[in-house]
Amino acid sequence: MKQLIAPSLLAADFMNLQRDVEMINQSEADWLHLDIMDGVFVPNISFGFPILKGLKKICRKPMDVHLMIVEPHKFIREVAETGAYLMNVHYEACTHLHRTIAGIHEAGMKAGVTLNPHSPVSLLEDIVQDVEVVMLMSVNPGYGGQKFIEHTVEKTRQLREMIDRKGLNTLIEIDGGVNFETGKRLLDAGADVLVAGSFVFSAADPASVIKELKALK
Ligand SMILES: O=C(CO)[C@@H](O)[C@H](O)COP(=O)(O)O
Repeated sequence: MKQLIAPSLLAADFMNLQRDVEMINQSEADWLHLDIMDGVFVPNISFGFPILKGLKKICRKPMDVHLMIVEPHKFIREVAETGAYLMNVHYEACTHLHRTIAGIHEAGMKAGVTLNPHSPVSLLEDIVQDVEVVMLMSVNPGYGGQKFIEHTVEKTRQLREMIDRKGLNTLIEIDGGVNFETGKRLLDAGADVLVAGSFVFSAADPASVIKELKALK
């Protein structure tokens, strides 16, 4: 399968959101990645559901919503109402992860489970079969523009082995510090979806960076 590219809106120009979303619409991007933060699960606050509802009107790519919040199960309905394609929740934020995933599916969305850098892939043994996507954080969540955590390449290999061993189609998504160099190594290790924020939006020609990420493998 050709890799999917999901630019992260966190690195866009918030004073020119419509322009940047239009650039994504016209580009070869597969998904639009949207980071919701609550200042509790992560030490930062980004944007919330009113912004997502506005984006729904102009965004023509499937919306990949990454909830960096405590108790994400309380917001399944709100996320579904934004028209999101995928709702990603953190393993570390869910006491009853299996129930939360069932709720996401009942609301009509694909479900993703995300692991922080310190959480081992082995935690997923009894849940990987229930989600469409596993996302590995390759930076500590909360901020864009951070340095890629090298161990993520090994974790990607471990997760690929687990998914293949179980005969699943679960997608492996990687988020943080993605550029041409880290992206290539992640794809070689078995990643399917690359999230890229600052690398895309700080470029003079973001659409051509997306095109090159799409051509990495
Ligand atoms: O979830 C997050 C940050 O918490 C990411 O989605 C970032 O937005 C990725 O940014 P870059 O590392 O690509 O700048």
